[in-house]
Amino acid sequence: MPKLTDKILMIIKVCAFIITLLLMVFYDALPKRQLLLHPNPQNAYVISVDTEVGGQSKFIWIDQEDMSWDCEINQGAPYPYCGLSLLWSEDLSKTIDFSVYSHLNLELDYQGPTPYIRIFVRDDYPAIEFANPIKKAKFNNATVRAQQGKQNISLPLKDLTVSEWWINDFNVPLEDRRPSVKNAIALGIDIPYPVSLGDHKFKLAQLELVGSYFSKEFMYISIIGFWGVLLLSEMLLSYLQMKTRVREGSQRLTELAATSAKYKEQSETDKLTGILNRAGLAEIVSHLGANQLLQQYALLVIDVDHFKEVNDTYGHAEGDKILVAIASTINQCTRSYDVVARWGGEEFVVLMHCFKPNSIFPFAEKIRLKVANGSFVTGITVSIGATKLLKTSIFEDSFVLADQALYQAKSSGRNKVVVL
Ligand SMILES: Nc1nc2c(ncn2[C@@H]2O[C@H](COP(=O)(O)OP(=O)(O)OP(=O)(O)O)[C@@H](O)[C@H]2O)c(=O)[nH]1
Repeated sequence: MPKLTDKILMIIKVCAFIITLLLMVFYDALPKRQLLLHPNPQNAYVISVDTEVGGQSKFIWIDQEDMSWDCEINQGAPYPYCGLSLLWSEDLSKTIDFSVYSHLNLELDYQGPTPYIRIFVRDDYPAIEFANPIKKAKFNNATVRAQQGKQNISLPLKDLTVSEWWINDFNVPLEDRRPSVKNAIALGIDIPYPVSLGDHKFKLAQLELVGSYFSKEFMYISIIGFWGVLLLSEMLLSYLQMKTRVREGSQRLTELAATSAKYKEQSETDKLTGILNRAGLAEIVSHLGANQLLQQYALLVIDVDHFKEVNDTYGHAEGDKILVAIASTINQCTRSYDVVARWGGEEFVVLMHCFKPNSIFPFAEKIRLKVANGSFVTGITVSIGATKLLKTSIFEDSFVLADQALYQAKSSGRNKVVVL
């Protein structure tokens, strides 16, 4: 069952994939940024004609309301010129940032001899000291092919270049010679060099700036960036999830191992006395047998004498306490490498670590005496049957032998040790 975070991530990925696909396929159909420059009643105009420099050309309004004019270019000035510029405000206080647009679209009606028309954008250039702010503004220009009659012109703004004459006239430093249209104060239309003499009739129906809200490059970089971040987050998330799972898993394993060790210990421990029970002893015997170590031990079977009478006299609960005390007494007599277990009822077993058979009797006697002289209720004694475990003998056979020794100890008066 997927987690909530995985589901959310999957939904985000599907949505992001659909948006990516739609953006890439329908980028051109996205709404465009548009600015209508003409018609606009707030616009002002500046006429430039070569009579300023002694030429013979003429600018005639055909219909100013309708934005139609006639440039009659005549021989006279060394470089005859005639053109019209649109300003967004009379005092040039208003500038327009053309750089956020990609194209300049014109609806133009032209009649005349020139094959090309020049379009220029004057960008405010405060660095130059010059009285006329339009004349000193940076001259970004491009020529477009002119047809006779009505035409729609779409000029990519990246095609604009800065005129040589402007650079030379104002001695513009190298770093300022690149086109810039961030603070456009005017847009003009005239005839490029070499000028065709004669009548040039213009009618400007519409002029607008268009562009996308964001460029294709920006879109691709954003998409790549977004997917990069998304995939990295996903990797980070799965790494963290994996880490949590591994931590939970190892925690669970530790718990299971602790529980299992606890159950194993419980299953091998005698509840009453806290020493090994028969299963615990069997485990150790099997381990020692598997490692050929049993022959390093002697087997002692210890049985409490007349324990039935003890129970009958003092009660079962008191009998229990005595069994616990006897187990503790046996433990005190043994060393760390001996094994003490309760075989069942009032019977105990000791695996005594010994190499010399003649050390068995004194060890068993020590236990017998300690019980007999112990601070129990008077008269508690034990009988002990013992035998040395041999390389050739199996444990069960040795147990039978030790049991026979115990029987002899009991039948010869109890509170005795017999080693066979
Ligand atoms: N209190 C108590 N008594 C137990 C426990 N296990 C066994 N017994 C008693 O130990 C007694 C053993 O009695 P018997 O087998 O007749 O042996 P005995 O009376 O010790 O006599 P001998 O072994 O012949 O000396 C029985 O009365 C059992 O009920 C125990 O866990 N607690």
